[in-house]
Amino acid sequence: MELSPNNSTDQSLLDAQLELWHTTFAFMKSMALKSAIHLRIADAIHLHGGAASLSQILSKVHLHPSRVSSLRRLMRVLTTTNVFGTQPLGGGSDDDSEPVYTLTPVSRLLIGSQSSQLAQTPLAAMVLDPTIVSPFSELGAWFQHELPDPCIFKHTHGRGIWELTKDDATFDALVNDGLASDSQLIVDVAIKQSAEVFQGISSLVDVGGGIGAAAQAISKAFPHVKCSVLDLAHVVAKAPTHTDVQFIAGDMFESIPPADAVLLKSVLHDWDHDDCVKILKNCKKAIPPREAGGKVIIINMVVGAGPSDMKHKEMQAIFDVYIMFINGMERDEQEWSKIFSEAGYSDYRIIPVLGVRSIIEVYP
Ligand SMILES: C[S@@+](CC[C@H](N)C(=O)[O-])C[C@H]1O[C@@H](n2cnc3c(N)ncnc32)[C@H](O)[C@@H]1O
Repeated sequence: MELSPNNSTDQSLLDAQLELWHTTFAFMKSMALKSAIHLRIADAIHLHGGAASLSQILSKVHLHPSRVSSLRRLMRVLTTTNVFGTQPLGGGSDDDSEPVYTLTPVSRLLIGSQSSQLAQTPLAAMVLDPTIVSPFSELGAWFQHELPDPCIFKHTHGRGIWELTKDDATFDALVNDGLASDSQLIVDVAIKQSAEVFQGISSLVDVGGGIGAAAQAISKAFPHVKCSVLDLAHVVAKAPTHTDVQFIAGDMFESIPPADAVLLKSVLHDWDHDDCVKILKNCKKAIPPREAGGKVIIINMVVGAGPSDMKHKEMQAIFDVYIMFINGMERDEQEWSKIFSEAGYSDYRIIPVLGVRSIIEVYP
């Protein structure tokens, strides 16, 4: 016999607690994902043709013998969060039937690593690294107090993020690879969804372009476009050498090499209003007038643009608070528009074809 609370106040209390628990324990979803990446469970299932029982997964992942029985519990979280699926087993009682785990569109993004065009494991590994996660414990205090440094990341680690990437090679690789994996996926979609953005230009400089994943994708799709990357010297030092893309060490706050178009992907949301204006003023000096094809191509969120379902809205809101850790922000159209006009641009066009993100073409 099923017992349930017999008064609606009790039921509402339980519902409220459940809702609260969902948010309180949401970090366990992230930690389960982090474990799955660490154990390379997606690869193990992939090696079994996309569907594998627990014992087949166990034959491919390295587990301490005492932890074997816990893997099923981890898989239960990963299936309820849609990272993996399960195949119903025909016959046998529930107790003795072994579930078969399958890849979902989500876990297909976890197969392989840098070698795979779509692999998103490096970005997840970056976001879930303690260096990035730990500053958020200070978020409440940051709202209340004048901290010695207004940047939560700097407050926690004693250095800004780009100073830390300079000093810590492991963290630098984590950031470079993480962002490169995102660039590979999103720039590929941008090229397919909005090829006209890259047509009609003969040169492009990717400012803050990291190790060049976006520039390489553009150069491959549009071989007539001469692509270069401007980034800090310690990042450029790690860039690939056998590529058509030219890497230039420099500081975007000082000067930007000339090109028909400047790409800024996941860069401006790292900076406050005034810094964005400074960067865009330098971009304007680097490009020809609008009539000659000059433009800045931004890939970032435009809060409120794109699909308006709850998942997209929630992700934009979460990302805006996430990027607070380095004093960055996600912006709505009005906020972007103010930056563009202060930096001396005449017009812009938002192309909301990248899910939670958009392409913005900005014209001098
Ligand atoms: C969030 S990452 C984006 C990387 C790349 N655009 C992507 O999305 O894959 C920001 C990049 O800006 C670079 N950066 C930071 N300060 C810079 C500066 N003053 N001049 C040039 N690049 C800078 C960082 O080294 C880093 O590669």
